[in-house]
This record gives sequence, structure tokens and C-alpha cells, in this order.
Amino acid sequence: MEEQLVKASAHGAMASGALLLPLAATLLLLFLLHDCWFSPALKRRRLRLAGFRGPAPSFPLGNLPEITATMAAMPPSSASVSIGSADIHGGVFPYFARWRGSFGKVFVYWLGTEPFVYVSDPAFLRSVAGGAPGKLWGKPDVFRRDRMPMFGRGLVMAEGDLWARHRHVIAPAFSSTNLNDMVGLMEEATEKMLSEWTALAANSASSAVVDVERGVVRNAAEIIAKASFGISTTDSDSNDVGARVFEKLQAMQTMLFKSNRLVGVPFARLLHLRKTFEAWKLGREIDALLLHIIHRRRHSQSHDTASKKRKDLLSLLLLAGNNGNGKQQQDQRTMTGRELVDECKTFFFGGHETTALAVSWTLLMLAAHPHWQDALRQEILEFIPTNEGTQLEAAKLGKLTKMGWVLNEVLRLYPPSPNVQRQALHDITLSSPDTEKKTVIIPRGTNMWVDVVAMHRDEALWGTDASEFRPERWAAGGGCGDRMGYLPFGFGGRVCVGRNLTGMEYRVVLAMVLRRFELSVAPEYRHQPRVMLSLRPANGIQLLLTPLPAAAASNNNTSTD
Ligand code: HEM
Repeated sequence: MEEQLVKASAHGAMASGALLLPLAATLLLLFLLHDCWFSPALKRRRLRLAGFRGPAPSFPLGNLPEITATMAAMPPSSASVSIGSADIHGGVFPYFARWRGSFGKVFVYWLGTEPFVYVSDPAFLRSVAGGAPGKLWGKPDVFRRDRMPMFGRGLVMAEGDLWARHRHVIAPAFSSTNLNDMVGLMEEATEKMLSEWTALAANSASSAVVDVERGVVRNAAEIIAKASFGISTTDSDSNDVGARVFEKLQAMQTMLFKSNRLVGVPFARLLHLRKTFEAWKLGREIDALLLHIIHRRRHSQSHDTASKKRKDLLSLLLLAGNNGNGKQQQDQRTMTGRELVDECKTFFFGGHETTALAVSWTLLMLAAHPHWQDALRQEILEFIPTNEGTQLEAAKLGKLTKMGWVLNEVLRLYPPSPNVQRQALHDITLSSPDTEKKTVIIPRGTNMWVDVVAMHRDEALWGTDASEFRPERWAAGGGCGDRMGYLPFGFGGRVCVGRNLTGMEYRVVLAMVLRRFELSVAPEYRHQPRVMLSLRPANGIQLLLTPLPAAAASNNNTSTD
């Protein structure tokens, strides 16, 4: 009897197992159908009803085939356009330029099964995301997953309470007092770059052709690594941790940059398993090395007074969660080791290339517009005469007004971050002057892609000289009269937290370069701005550098001292 009962229950278990399996498979299928097909189809219908038009998507790639085909039809990277070209938008975002022509400044397109509202109209942007409605938007999940190895849950990707807490701790670390203390390290790194350039010029008798972008990116990486966590690419600490972290951070950036992922397409990651796996593996190695640095710093901060005086961002974040006795206090400002790792990576990835591109594009613009180069050099010599020595002071750098105009103008024409993205956290209702309906609803989960390049070169906003380099347009307050029309650092509560650090680094590097060299565009330079995450020159920036007599004299003085 007992045996029969056991058999019966085993049979029952098998039967229910046999039932459970197809049930689980059906549920999984339903879930996938909902996620990949039903939910996007519903959003598409709602967006259409709301009056949004756009190119017809296919399933499951959305508009990716058209984007890929348009990019493939572009001229090769060796082709170039004139430096003052009006059509860089058609070169960097050819598909948006085409759709903008057909559907206007606001339309919907699809990356895989992810809908994106494309926006290049400041008035529309203000109505959906300016002021209070700004809180209804977060960062797109589709990019968060993609860029996890780079930023983790750092500030760029954080959301809700986590974001608010981190922003509250991080923003004060970028105060002008703290940044002033970083001028010395910026100067030290830049001096190394300039010495290399001087040596090149000496080897070529008088002037040298230098790819300034390459040097400036390396210099910015050195500065950000020192400013963020006090490590350097060259002078490694006893365990060589600094140099290894740096190497791996750069390797990861290259890997993520090269891997051609089908953003928004369900399961596309499976096609790039090896690259995804390698990026995650590198990410874990970087995390372990950074954790090591953080533990050591925590330890030394509680035992060593000299360490408390360190001014890098990591030390400032550790001090923010410190009760003054060197003991971490568990309050809102305390970050865990994991959180600190993610923030350090975020500063590295978010901070160095963007700043380097701002400097590089500026060097090109000054080489192409010698009167502006002269004007800046004169301004520098007026406020920071060379006979005061090479030491730069933050207060004097702050007086370089024309340099500020030039920075604004370069960020307008060549914004290193060519787009800003958001995702609707709720259904967003707005009144629409453009459609017959009284209100428009953007469904929760819809992404928004703000085309910064298009807005920054829009003649309706900036006038018919929109494509020209005219820093004087920033003289009297400047701008285009619409704050949402100029967004190099994003907008609202999520505006870039590192913009003052960029301003400081920009001034230090430019002041040093312009005091030392005269710049002109080298014949081999091919102007072709391209978007590869950032807006960058496809072929580097080759300039002819001629050492200035005053610099030569001060170098001679230094060498005879
Ligand atoms: C020219 C230089 C830079 C440009 C063009 C730039 C651009 C941007 C943009 C467009 C955003 C997104 C804003 C938004 O979503 O509305 C952003 C966010 C951010 N940037 Fe920068 N950035 C630069 C320099 C830096 C530097 C030097 C750092 C740090 C060392 C930095 C750290 C960050 C962080 C942490 C965020 C996230 C802010 C948040 O979501 O609260 N950036 N930046």
C-alpha cells in the first residue's frame, strides 16, 4: 500500500512537473511577447494618436536598418569638409538631418523596440522637460544597461533617491575652492605635454606638425585620474595600482567604443557575448583595483594627518562621510566602497574626453582664426605676464573673459556631448499648440533624444551666421536668447556636475599652450567631425606648432638656471 502511495505521489510530481514546464514556457513566451511586441506596439499607437509622426519602424529593428544604410553611404573618413562648413549636422547625424527635413524638429523614431522622441526644438523641450516637468524624466534604461561596465550606478546613470543623495555629496566637491587647489596638478601634467611638443619642434628645426588631439586627450586623462583618485598614468604607487587602473580604464573604453551593438533590439547582446563578457571582466578587474585604492585611502585618512589634506575628489567624498575623527559616520553622505568605485569611474569616463575635445576643437578654431588666437594670447599676457613665472593662479585665470567667449562658441559649434537623453518615468501630459488636440500624452517608458548639434547650429535660433566661429556673439550676455537652445552640459537638475572643472582645466591648458606656441592648421589636416559617442575629429587634429620667441627665451632661462 505504502509502495503504491509513493508511486502515486512520484507519478503526481512528474505529472505536475510535466504540466509546470509548458506553463512556465507559456508564461515566459507571454512575457517576451508583451515586452518585445505588445508594449512597443501600444506605445507606437499612443504616440501616433498624440500626433507624433516619424519614419515607419520595422520589427524588431525599428529604424536601425535605415540608420545603418545612411551611415554606410557616407563618404570615407579620409574625405573632408571645409572648417567653416554649414552642414556638419548632415555629416554627424545624416539620418536625423534627413528625417528632420521630412518630419520637422520633433518626431518619433525607433531603436529596435525602443521609441525615441527626437527633439531639436527648444520650445517643445521646455514644455515637456523644463521646470517642474523635468522631474518626470530619468535616464534611459536602454543606455544604462549598455554602459553599466563604464559607469555602474554612478551619478550619470543613477536614479531617484540614490541620484539625489549622490548629487548632494558630489556637487560640493566641485566647488571653486576645491578646484582652485587643482590648478597645480593641471599645470604639472600640461607642462609634460608641452615639453614633448617643444622637443618635436626642436627636432624639426623650427615648427612641428603635431596631432594635438592625441596629446590633449592623454593630458586630460592624466589630469582626471589625478583629480579624481590621486593616481597618475606614470608615477605609479608602490603596487603599481595607479598605472594598472588607468590602463584598464582606457582598454574598456576602447572595447565598448568599438563594439557595434544593436541598441534597443531584444536579445542583441547575445550576438556580442564575447565582447560583453570581456567588458564585464575588465569592469570587475577595475573595480577590484579601485576598491584597493579606496580601502587604503580610508585607512590612511584615519591614521595619517597628511592624507587628510589630499584634495582629490575621492578624498573629498571620503571626508564628506567622515565625522571629523577619521571615522566614517553612517549618514546620508556616507558612500559605500562600491558607490565610490562607480563615481570614480564616472568621473574618468564622463570627464576626460569631453574636456579634451573642448580643448582640441578650440586649438583648431584658433589655428584657423589667427586674429582670435592673437586676441587670446594678448589677454593671457595682460593678466598673467610671463615675467611672473609659470605658476598660474585661479583668480587670474578667471579674468580671461575672451577665453570664456571662445569656450562658449566652441561648445556651441562642436559640442563634445552631441546629444542629451531622457526616459519618461510616468505618462507625461502636455498641452500642444501644434496639434488639434488639447493635450498630448507621452507614454511612460518613451525615450527622448535631444539633438544638441542641430539646435546649436539652427539659423532660426542663432541667425544666418550660425555656422560661423564668432566668439563675439557671447560678449553682452550672449547666447541665442533661449536657454534651452544651448545645452553643451545638458539641462535641469541633471546638468553636468563637472562643468566648472572643465572651465578651469580649459583655461590652464590654453593659457600654457598659447604662451608657448603659435598655431596654424597643418596641410595634412582633414576636417571631418564624427560622432563616436562624443563629437570628435575623425582623423585627429594636425596643427603646425611654432615655438614663440618669448617661450624660447623663458626656456633658455630655465635651462641655464
Ligand atoms: C566639456 C566637458 C564636458 C561636457 C561637454 C559634459 C557634458 C555633460 C552632459 C551633456 C551631461 C548630461 C546632462 C544631462 O543629462 O542633462 C553631463 C553629465 C555629467 N557630467 Fe559632464 N561634461 C563635461 C565634463 C565633465 C567633467 C570634467 C566631469 C567630472 C569630472 C563630468 C561629470 C559628469 C557627471 C558626473 C554627470 C552626471 C550628472 C547627473 O546626472 O547628475 N563632466 N555632462
